[in-house]
Amino acid sequence: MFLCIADILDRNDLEAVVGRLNATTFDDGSATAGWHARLVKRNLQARRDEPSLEELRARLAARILGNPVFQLAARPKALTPLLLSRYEPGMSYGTHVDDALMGGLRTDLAFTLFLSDPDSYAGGELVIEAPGGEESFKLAAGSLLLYPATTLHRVEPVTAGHRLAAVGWVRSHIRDASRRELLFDLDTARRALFECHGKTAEFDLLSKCSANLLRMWAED
Ligand SMILES: O=C(O)CCC(=O)C(=O)O
Ligand SMILES: [Fe+2]
Repeated sequence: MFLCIADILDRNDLEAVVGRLNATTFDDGSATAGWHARLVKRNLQARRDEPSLEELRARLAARILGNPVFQLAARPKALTPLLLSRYEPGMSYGTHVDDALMGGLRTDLAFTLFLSDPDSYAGGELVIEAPGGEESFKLAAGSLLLYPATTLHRVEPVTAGHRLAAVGWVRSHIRDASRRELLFDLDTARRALFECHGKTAEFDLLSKCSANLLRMWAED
């Protein structure tokens, strides 16, 4: 399941984040890719050990983890530290699969939080290979794309302007993507039922199913 989640950041957040990143020094991003992804990774990244970016990363992680749709879709146990990336004209990230383990954390899901206005740069689409064909995403600034880390994907060359993004990975309590989707659908339907009819007997039964499936499948 690919999920676009709008408005992870509001205007204030976005201005502060982009302002801070525009004043940041970026290094060659290939150092943080696995050995094969490194061959096709041509972008820039903010230094991971830069103390002045700690607060920014914490703010972004708090906004992502604080989003109720992200919580329901990802069931996050932990996030990797966020990568803050910048693509200038000519930069791209060719087809790759993300490492399965990062710093000891299993990466079940990946996400890109788009930070640049899509009209301010050309190219830079995140393209994901799916059984039905390729899907291409270029979301509004402040919106996030959540997708299975199991996929082959790439970032198309940026041909004008620059593309800023925050990228990260999720270790989920629910390892299996189809189980995560089932729980997401059940919870979404249960909440919609509650909105229309309140806490009915049917709502209670769906809540019981949802809680007990989670008990059956959740990993620590
Ligand atoms: O910038 C993006 O949208 C995705 C980057 C990516 O695939 C990665 O860092 O592994
Ligand atoms: Fe990737």
